[in-house]
Amino acid sequence: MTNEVVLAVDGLRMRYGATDVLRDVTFQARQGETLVLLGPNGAGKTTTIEILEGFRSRSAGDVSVLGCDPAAGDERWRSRLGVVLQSWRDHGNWRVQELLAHLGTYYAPYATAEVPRPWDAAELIETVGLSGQARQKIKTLSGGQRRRLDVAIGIVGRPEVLFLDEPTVGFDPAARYEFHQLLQGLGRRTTVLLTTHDLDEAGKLADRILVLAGGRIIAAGTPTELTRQIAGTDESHPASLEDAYLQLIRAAAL
Ligand SMILES: Nc1ncnc2c1ncn2[C@@H]1O[C@H](COP(=O)(O)OP(=O)(O)OP(=O)(O)O)[C@@H](O)[C@H]1O
Repeated sequence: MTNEVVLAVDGLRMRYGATDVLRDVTFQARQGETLVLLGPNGAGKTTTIEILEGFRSRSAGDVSVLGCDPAAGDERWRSRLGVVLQSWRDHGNWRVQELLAHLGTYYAPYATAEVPRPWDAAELIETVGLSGQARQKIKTLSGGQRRRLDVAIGIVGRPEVLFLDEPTVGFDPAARYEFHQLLQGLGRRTTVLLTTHDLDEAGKLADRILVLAGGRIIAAGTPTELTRQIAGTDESHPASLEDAYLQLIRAAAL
């Protein structure tokens, strides 16, 4: 991790009609940091990610991603981001390797001396554990295999910022483990913003966790810091991240 701030969000607000789904959301991430967004269904996690990706216009507040306002991001800026959405459903008749090689061509003009773009399709397929499916049509992949492909699509351009919205839904335990290894191997150059409902995953991956509830950040800190907030309630049962999370969410709902 370096000290360079690559994500800066200040007073972000999102309003649909008369309802604020994000209110005064403020946080930063430094280069190489993995930030995990936790929160109940409807808390505003996907909305936050989509605003940072430039897919959704915000109602108010300042947002900067790699020094640029996502609302004004150009192709060069976009080429430095990786996005894993809740699911990739198109291109069912394409074969896995064919699609990744095709999407990779988009990033080639943005290769630099430090960042060779795109990631070689065959090597990437091996990395995400789809070697056996490289020539298979996408519509024939299982749910977990399709999710692995989603991850490959997200990283084919060797992104500097990677957004992952519930990336491991449908993964078997081995796939989940390999995915965690993959993320940890992306190194100090890649900043990651990830949503999950899996607290175990959050504890493993997060440098810092942001807990979002009712459109506000109600807690932020390392997994240990969050857990320590409620440690000591019962000596014989040390608090877990799950205990801390549930306590925070319940308190926020009062
Ligand atoms: N286009 C829209 N119009 C109106 N309301 C919306 C729209 N998109 C999202 N919302 C509302 O915004 C709130 C936040 O939704 P969001 O998808 O960001 O939550 P989330 O934290 O990602 O939830 P989940 O864990 O279920 O994926 C929800 O109450 C949702 O109904």
